Amino acid sequence: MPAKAGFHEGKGPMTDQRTTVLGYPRIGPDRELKKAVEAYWAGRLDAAGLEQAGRELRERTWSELRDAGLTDIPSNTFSFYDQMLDTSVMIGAVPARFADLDGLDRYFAMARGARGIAPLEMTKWFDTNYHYLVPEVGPQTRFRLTWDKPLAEYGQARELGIETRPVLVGPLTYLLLAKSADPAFAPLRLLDDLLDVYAELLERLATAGVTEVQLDEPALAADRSAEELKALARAYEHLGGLSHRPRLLVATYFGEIGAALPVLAATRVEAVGLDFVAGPGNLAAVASTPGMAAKSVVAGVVNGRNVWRTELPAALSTCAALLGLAGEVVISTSCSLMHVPLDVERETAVPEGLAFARQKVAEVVAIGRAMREGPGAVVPAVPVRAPVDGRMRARLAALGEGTARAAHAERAVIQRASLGLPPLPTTTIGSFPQTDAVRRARADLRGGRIDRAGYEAAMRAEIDSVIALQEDIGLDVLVHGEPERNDMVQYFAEQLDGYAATEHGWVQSYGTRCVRPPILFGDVARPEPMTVGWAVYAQSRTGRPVKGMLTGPVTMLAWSFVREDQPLSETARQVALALRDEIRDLEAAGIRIIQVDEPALRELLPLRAAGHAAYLAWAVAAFRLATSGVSDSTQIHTHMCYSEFGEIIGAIGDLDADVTSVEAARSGMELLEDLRAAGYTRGIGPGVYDIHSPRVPETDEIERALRLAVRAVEPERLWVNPDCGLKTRGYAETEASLRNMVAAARRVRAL
Ligand SMILES: Nc1nc2c(c(=O)[nH]1)N[C@@H](CNc1ccc(C(=O)N[C@@H](CCC(=O)N[C@@H](CCC(=O)N[C@@H](CCC(=O)O)C(=O)O)C(=O)O)C(=O)O)cc1)CN2
Ligand code: MET
Ligand SMILES: [Zn+2]
Repeated sequence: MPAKAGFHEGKGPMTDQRTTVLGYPRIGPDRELKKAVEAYWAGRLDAAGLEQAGRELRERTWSELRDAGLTDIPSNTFSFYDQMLDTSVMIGAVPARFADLDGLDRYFAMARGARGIAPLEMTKWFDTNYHYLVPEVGPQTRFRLTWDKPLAEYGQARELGIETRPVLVGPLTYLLLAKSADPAFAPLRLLDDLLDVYAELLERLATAGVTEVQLDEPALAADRSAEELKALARAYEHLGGLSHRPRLLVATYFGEIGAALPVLAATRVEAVGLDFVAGPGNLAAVASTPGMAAKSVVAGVVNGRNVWRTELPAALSTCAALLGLAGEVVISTSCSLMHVPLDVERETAVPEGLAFARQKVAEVVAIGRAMREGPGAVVPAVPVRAPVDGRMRARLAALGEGTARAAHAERAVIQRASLGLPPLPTTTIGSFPQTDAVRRARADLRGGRIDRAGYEAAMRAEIDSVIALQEDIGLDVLVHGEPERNDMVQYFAEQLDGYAATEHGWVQSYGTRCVRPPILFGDVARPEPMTVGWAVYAQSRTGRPVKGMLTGPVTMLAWSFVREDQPLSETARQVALALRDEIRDLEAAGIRIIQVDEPALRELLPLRAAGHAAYLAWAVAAFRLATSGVSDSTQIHTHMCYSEFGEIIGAIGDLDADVTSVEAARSGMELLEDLRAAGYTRGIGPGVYDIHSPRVPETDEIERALRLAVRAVEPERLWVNPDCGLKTRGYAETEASLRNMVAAARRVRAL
């Protein structure tokens, strides 16, 4: 039997109340991880230096969590790039094309590609703005334990005198997120092989002294088929039945566990992690599931996804209710804290009532204390009321759903005549490379080394060169390049009422890329135009149409921390009204094409199908409210990326945009057939090359993609563009790629 050290078995007063978190930010207070990894890539730091930076970041995290008073501290939550990638490398799931590489070279090649070798695909981690690298498996895959990372991290902590609980991606979630090149081969068929590797790892961890391991199974918060639940049972019966192993905590998060709870309860796993924030129904599930009285429940009562302070008395009463239902209650966060910034104390311009990761750990500890000492040990938070904008609310009420534009077919005729574009018009998605000089200018403005006028002059110079470059390349619809934007969400948030920006609130989005999600705390309103000056300036530099560029209401919410005192649908309408005003101002200033990006439309789709229709209804309504205030001759574009579009394919048409650009290069234009089947008849710009790697696509290759596309779409509806914006790319590859893209479009037009 596994060790039961520290496990509270009785039902009497708690003396040893356990407290933990499911994970912690790994990037460091000042993005030390980003800086170290990028320095390594640039050859400015060697492998030993990079390893040392990793060790220091881990040590800092463990000591901080210990000093804060947590009884149980996670390890193996660190990664140089991504925890799914770490898992793939650890179990030897390395595609054959990386066979000639090893060590860190191979690791980073899988993440970013290398000369001539495509990286693993990247996609959204459930409904978050974190992106993971998708495991590639197939009939040839042979799992083998080839990396001792969890053991090494456990060992490092132990040397520092800190006992930890290694965190692993659970085997079921790993395989459910994996993809196989052969559609006939379901990755789940590899379960037994994978379990052998996990068994070996668990045995080695037990031998090293590990008493408990956390297996993350967020896939259980989504709908699971009977077959998948059977696989779940098999997995944990197998691992639970090992004779020499640590205690097993199966952690679920991002929603309700549903039908998976009775399955887990019937296995020998000791503990189940449940999210009581995103899954309020989990309490009733524990109450009604036989066997839970013998399990430990790791109670996620502190929200790991948002930044508001926890209502401690409410969290405490959830935990108290669980005490009567479960064998033990461990106080915890709803999910890893990697989705929130580190420390609100460093911020000088944010509203009251916030808790970032550090503050959330203190909340967990406080709830733990109250479990021992009684509810008097926590005080209810002083309620913070959101600022109200009565004028905006009255306008929204009067507007209802917005206004009707003519049917899109009619609009298309009007727009074709007024814009005079060739068939297969070429364009880009908005951003051009964010050069060091552009970022430095912004840092200089913040630091007071240049003034506003100097900054604007630098941005105008950048726009001049981006416009000249596009004309020279021969693109048909131009963009201003977005140099003035630090981020496509933060830039707007900084100009809207009701939103606050952070100075240090970085959150990892993927690899070394981070964002500072703004905080939407009150009623949203637009005090003045946000983009009109830049768009008008860009349009003044060219005779070709310049697209105005905005971020849509759903994405403005998805990539922010949003107030929880009213439904998201209502907040979305407020953002939509601000955008509607901006769009009308752009139109009035002579901008004839306006793109409203919604890359996060798919991201906010509820994990369970039962919530899909209601979500899509308000998301589509918000987009239409934002975009329906213009005349029929103004062409509305939208853009989406980073998603599997299958489940929202119908909604894409419902948005009623005139043209939609979508990421498509890596999925080989399959999407066009799906769109046709869904009855989509508007303009479509399937991305013709992947912008995630510096590789320059050949003209022939783009031409082939376009020939495929014209089989599914009439040339007058087909647009030619890259997969997404170019801000993470360099100028050399951007210019070469766009020249090839324009050349390919011209060849296909000439047919
Ligand atoms: N919010 C959001 N989510 C998104 C995306 C997105 O664009 N935005 N795209 C998708 C993929 N995710 C991405 C997320 C981030 C980045 C990205 O490029 N981030 C930049 C930071 C962008 C930023 O905020 N830049 C600021 C601050 C830049 C900075 O680091 N400044 C230095 C100093 C500047 C200098 O001297 O060079 C500092 O503050 O220390 C600016 O330009 O002003 C990075 O990590 O490097 C790209 C894609 C999905 N989710
Ligand atoms: C993540 S979607 C990005 C859209 C934005 N207009 C850009 O080009 O960067
Ligand atoms: Zn995009």
